[in-house]
Amino acid sequence: MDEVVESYRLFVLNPQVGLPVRAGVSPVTPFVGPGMRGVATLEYVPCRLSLVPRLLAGPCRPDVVVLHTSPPVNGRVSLGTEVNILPAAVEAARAGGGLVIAQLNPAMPYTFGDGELALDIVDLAVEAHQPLPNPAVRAGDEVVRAIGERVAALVADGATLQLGIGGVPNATLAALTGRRGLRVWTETFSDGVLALDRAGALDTGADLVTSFLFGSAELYGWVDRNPRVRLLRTETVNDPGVIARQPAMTSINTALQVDLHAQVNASHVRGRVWSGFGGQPDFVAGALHAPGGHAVIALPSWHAKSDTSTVVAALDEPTTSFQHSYVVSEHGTAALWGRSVQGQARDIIAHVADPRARDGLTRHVEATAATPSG
Ligand SMILES: CC(=O)SCCNC(=O)CCNC(=O)[C@H](O)C(C)(C)COP(=O)(O)OP(=O)(O)OC[C@H]1O[C@@H](n2cnc3c(N)ncnc32)[C@H](O)[C@@H]1OP(=O)(O)O
Repeated sequence: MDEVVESYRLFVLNPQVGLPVRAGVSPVTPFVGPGMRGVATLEYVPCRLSLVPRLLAGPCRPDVVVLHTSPPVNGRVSLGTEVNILPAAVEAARAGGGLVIAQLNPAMPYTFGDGELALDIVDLAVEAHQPLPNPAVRAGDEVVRAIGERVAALVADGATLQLGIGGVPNATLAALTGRRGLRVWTETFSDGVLALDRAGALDTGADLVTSFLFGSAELYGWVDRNPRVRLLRTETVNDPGVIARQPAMTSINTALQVDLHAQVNASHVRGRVWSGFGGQPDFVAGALHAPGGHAVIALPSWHAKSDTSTVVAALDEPTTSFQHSYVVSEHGTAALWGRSVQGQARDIIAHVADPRARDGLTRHVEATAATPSG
C-alpha cells in the first residue's frame, strides 16, 4: 500500500460524534448517527444490520479498518463496548490484503465474546488513553413514561427482551423492575439493563447477549470482564432465525410514524434519512417467529414540535418494518395479531391515535372502503 490515496470512502456506522469532513473523504453508512446528520456528501445505503457484514464482504469491502480496543491481555485485545460488524470488517480487510489499525485504550472495558481478537491480527497499534463517550441523559416526559408502562404490561416474567433505541425503550425498562427471570438478547443495551440486574429482574443463569453498548461509566465498569455479558457479532445477534429461537422473544422498538396497515417509519424525517433500518426489521421478524414471541412498536401519538399525528393513514416515508403484534401509544394498545386489515385500522385509530386525529383517520378508512378496487 505505497500509493498515496487522495480520495476515499469512509464506512461508518452510527457515529455519535462529528466526523472529519474533508475534501476527498466521502462518508458511507447504512445507519446515520448524530455525528453525520446534515453532511451533504453522505451516501446512505439502506441495509438491515444483519446484512451489513455482507456489504463489507462485497460492495463496501474495506482496505483499512480502524478498531478501538482494550489493551492486550495474554496476547488478546477486546473490542469492548462495540463488536457489531467489526469482526466482519477485519475479516473482509484481511481477505483483500488490507490493513488493520487499532487504538489500544486503557479506558476500554474487556468484554467477552466475539470481540476478543488475537493481537497479531492488528498491523499497526497506537496506545492512547481516551475517556469513552456517554449518552446524554434525557429525562422521559409523562407521555413516554405512560407508554413505557403500557409496553411493560405486555412483558411476561421469563421473556427475552430486545430494546431498540430512544426514550420509549428506556422508559419500558424502567417499568420492568418488578419482573423476574427476564433474559436479554438485543443488539444494544444501556444503563436500563444494569438497573434491571440490580432490581433482581434478570435470569442470572442466562447470558446477557448484545452486540454493542452505550451508557455511563458505571455500565462500562460493570461489563468489564463480566462473565454474564457476551458481546457477539451482528451476524449472530441479529440473525432472525437465531432471534426466533429465544424463549418468549419480545422486541420493543419505537418509531416516528405508524400507518393504518401497521407499517412503521423509524428512519426518515420529512423525506430525509434520520437513522436507518438498524436492527428493527431483524428483530421484528425474529420475534414474530419465536415461541411465545411478540413484536411491539411503541410511540407517542402526537409529535408536539410539528403539531402532527404520528399515526397516519398511509406512510409517505420509506417503511422500516411491517406487521407487528402490538402497536402502543400513551392512549392504549392495539393488539393486531390475526386481525383483518379493517380491524387493524379500527384498533389503531381507537386505541393508539390521538383523539385529534381520529375523525380524519376514520374518514380515510370509510372513503377507501367505499372505493371499488381494480
Ligand atoms: C441501533 C439499532 O438499530 S437498535 C435496534 C432497533 N433499531 C431501530 O429501531 C432503528 C430505527 N430507530 C431509530 O432510529 C430511533 O428509535 C427513532 C429515530 C425511531 C426514535 O428515536 P428517538 O431518539 O426516540 O427519536 P426522537 O424523538 O428524538 O425523534 C427524532 C427526530 O425526529 C423528529 N420527529 C419525530 N417524530 C416526528 C414526526 N412524526 N414528524 C416529524 N418529525 C418527527 C423529532 O422531533 C426529532 O428531531 P429533533 O431532534 O430535530 O427534534
